[in-house]
Amino acid sequence: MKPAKTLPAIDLADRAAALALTPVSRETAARLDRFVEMLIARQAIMNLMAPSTIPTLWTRHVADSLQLLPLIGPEARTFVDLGSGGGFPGLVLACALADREGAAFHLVEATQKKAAFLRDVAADLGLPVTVHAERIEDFNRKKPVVPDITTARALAPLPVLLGYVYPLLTKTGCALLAKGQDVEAELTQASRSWKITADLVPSVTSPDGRIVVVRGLERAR
Ligand SMILES: C[S@@+](CC[C@H](N)C(=O)[O-])C[C@H]1O[C@@H](n2cnc3c(N)ncnc32)[C@H](O)[C@@H]1O
Repeated sequence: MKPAKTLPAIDLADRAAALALTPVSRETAARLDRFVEMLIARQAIMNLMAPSTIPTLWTRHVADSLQLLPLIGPEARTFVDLGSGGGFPGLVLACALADREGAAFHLVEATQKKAAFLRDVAADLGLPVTVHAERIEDFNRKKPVVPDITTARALAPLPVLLGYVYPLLTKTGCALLAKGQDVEAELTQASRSWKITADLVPSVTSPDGRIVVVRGLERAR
């Protein structure tokens, strides 16, 4: 058997910085601590995030996911996270909104080992999470739920991403898409195929980052 890798330690100052950026309840912080503990343990045997980001994973990944919370209305109950990977932002949001009555999170992740990890965390923490271990294209064909909120982070360029989001968007729902510095160029390219109604919200964790809040989407003629 291959020996487990030695991983860099979590920086407690980074955790404090993340929770200062995006304050959460004590219960949520405890759930996030356990999620991070499981993430680090599993990272020793599989790649759930870029190894260079581990020491700052609280600001880099957890806070980056938590910053979506203020964009989620109090009535939202059904969530779909596309390409969840190690659980960003889907599992983080599930940790934060676990106590919301009727909340249901659907995480779509094609890589079976990552999906197994997401299931393990959800079971350990008793989160209202269903993991769909399949491709987004197959999930969308079946469309087992109608989400109030669809999320995606680091998944695909906007022209592709909007194709994933389109079948899930309703008149009252929206999509929260975390994007980096290329967002303007991606929007220009996407607008050739899509009529997009969206707001751009600056990221609190990255100076070049934006959250694209998509409220309406039609295919351009
Ligand atoms: C770069 S990772 C990002 C993971 C996570 N959202 C994050 O921000 O850390 C993209 C993830 O999406 C998954 N993925 C990519 N294309 C997919 C598809 N068509 N259907 C389902 N999962 C997909 C990959 O397996 C991978 O775990």
